[in-house]
Amino acid sequence: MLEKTIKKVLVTEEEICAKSREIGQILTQEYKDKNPLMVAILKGSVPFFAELTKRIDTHIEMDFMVVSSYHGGTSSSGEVKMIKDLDTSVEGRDIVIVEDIIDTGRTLLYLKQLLLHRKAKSVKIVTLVDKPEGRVVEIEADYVGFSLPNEFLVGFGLDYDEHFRNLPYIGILKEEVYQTKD
Ligand SMILES: O=P(O)(O)OC[C@H]1O[C@H](OP(=O)(O)OP(=O)(O)O)[C@H](O)[C@@H]1O
Ligand SMILES: Nc1nc2[nH]cnc2c(=O)[nH]1
Repeated sequence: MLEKTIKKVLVTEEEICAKSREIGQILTQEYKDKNPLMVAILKGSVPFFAELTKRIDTHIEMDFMVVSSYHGGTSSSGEVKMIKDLDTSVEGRDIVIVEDIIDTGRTLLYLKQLLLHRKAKSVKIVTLVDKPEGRVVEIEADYVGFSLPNEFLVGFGLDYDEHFRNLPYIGILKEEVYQTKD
């Protein structure tokens, strides 16, 4: 079972659900009558996007983008690549980007600049996890679920080599998992 591979749970399922409800209520007030476009950045944001959007009690639309800056393992290539673009025009729209994590900040800086360049009316960022110690560019999220230390995290969308996204909590893997997979 997957639980045997986890050294430590940092954020429980209950904490994630409660936080999603809290941020959902704030977004409900902030975006009432604005019909924002909620943009999930695949694949990592899928569980949080599902949890958060059902807590927003006003009209929203949804779209999806795939960008990638990590190519396996635990290290970053530093380069952000667009793999799948939005289907929807963002011109004149209020946009809410939903992410699982901000680390170096490169992905979100790229995305925010791209959407503003396309004349979005506003671009706000919601992230489940922030790792502020990892930042190499200047960007902050407008809403942060949990600010966590600079360790490699898995679960609730966060993967190690595409595995562990389906864990219902956020944790750290035991060392032996890296030894067997590398
Ligand atoms: O702040 P940064 O250092 O740019 O890192 C954050 C990005 O890295 C992860 O995506 P990844 O490219 O691993 O794709 P995934 O969502 O499919 O796991 C995560 O989902 C963020 O998009
Ligand atoms: N899975 C995972 N992806 C990341 N991308 C940036 N930081 C992390 C992390 O801690 N875990």
